[in-house]
Amino acid sequence: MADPLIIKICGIKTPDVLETAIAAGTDMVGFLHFPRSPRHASVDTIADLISQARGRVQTCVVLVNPDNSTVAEFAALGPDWIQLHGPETPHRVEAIRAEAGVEIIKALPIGSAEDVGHVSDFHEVADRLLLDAKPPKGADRPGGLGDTFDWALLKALDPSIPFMLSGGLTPETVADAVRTVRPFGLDVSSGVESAPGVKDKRLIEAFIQNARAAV
Ligand SMILES: O=C(O)c1ccccc1N[C@@H]1O[C@H](COP(=O)(O)O)[C@@H](O)[C@H]1O
Repeated sequence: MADPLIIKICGIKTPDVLETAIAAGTDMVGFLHFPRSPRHASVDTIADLISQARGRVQTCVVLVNPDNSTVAEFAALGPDWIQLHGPETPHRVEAIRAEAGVEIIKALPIGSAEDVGHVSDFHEVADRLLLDAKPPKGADRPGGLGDTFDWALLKALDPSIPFMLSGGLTPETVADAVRTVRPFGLDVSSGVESAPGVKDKRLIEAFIQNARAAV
């Protein structure tokens, strides 16, 4: 039997959307703390959402290049994961992992063969890798833009490196992504929204259903 596909619905900022994602069968939920994002949630909101989800699904706080005090502040909330979605180096990821005492997802931007070549630098220092579309120059945030990348680039990746896939996935494209790329997990944010930052129940349900049916 194939391993179960791990699905993460990211950018949740309200209790009702959290309940929708759990009822729809997600494995993980992500809460984003990055003020420039339409999915930004405050420390207090994230604390409440983690409490609501605890013991039901895995929780992940998404941070961008956090300093030590920010890492400590969010680690103290007791998430299962911290996702680093900025330009953190392998050395910095290793330091944050040691400091936080929380498992780390490192998001890596993919836009070229050179980017694929850097993935192995992070294999040993993070607990999971998330391959995402590289944002265009001048973008105001490093993720959540709904952009996909050329999945064919991943043919050059060392096949012994497991990864989750994100970047512009939608209910329409997710089955193709699962069959073509064969990631062990998926992460989606804007593809299950009706407007930036506004999650849509039917899109969340369709995404999870279509992803699981493709395994
Ligand atoms: O969603 C954002 O605004 C965001 C801001 C800063 C860092 C990461 C962000 N989003 C993450 O990017 C991936 C892919 O998102 P999408 O499905 O292409 O919209 C996902 O992990 C988001 O949580």
